[in-house]
Amino acid sequence: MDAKDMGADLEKVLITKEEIDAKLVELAAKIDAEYAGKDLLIVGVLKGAVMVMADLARALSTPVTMDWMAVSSYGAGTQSSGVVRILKDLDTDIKGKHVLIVEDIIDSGLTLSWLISNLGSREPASLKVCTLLRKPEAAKVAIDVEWVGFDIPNEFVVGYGLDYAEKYRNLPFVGTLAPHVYGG
Ligand SMILES: O=P(O)(O)OC[C@H]1O[C@H](OP(=O)(O)OP(=O)(O)O)[C@H](O)[C@@H]1O
Ligand code: HPA
Ligand SMILES: [Mg+2]
Repeated sequence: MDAKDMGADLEKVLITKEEIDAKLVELAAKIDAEYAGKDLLIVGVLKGAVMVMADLARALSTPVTMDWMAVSSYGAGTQSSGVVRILKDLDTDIKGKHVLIVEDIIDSGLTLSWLISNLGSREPASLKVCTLLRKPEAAKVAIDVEWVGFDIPNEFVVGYGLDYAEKYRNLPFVGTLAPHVYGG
């Protein structure tokens, strides 16, 4: 299937590329203000946050270093298993550093709450979170998030890094899938 030919699998576009771009510029200005004069390490959560990391980092004026962590709790399905596995740890020691976790989505919150306690135990100078998307109705744990791009309804979404069974990550917008894709 061609990337531009995924239209038949989509139900609707929820957030356009233009809306994402504008939101990231807005978030970057706030993050710049928060970390002025400080060294900032941004940590992207693979694989979903690749697009947000790449675009947010370029919208920031603050010089940053970047590191990546790969965790997975969804596998091929649309429900979090609740079991978070580290597939790749950070390359750097974050002790004493200002760390900003960058996520594509907070759904149940299970991934991030696990990540915050894992990274928090490494004694960073500060630990904050920026996420492009959040589903308030899906939260199973409360998480303190500094910067949220969009609160969205409790529907499974794809695009802009987000996958269903590893597909649709390269769509430039966020949308929902037609029921037939799930076998419905
Ligand atoms: O709030 P939660 O319910 O925990 O869901 C959010 C997490 O789930 C997705 O990752 P996934 O496990 O699908 O890995 P991926 O980024 O490689 O697709 C997403 O990128 C978040 O990291
Ligand atoms: O809605 C979603 N879509 C894709 N991946 C996800 N991981 C958590 N929630 C989602
Ligand atoms: Mg996924």
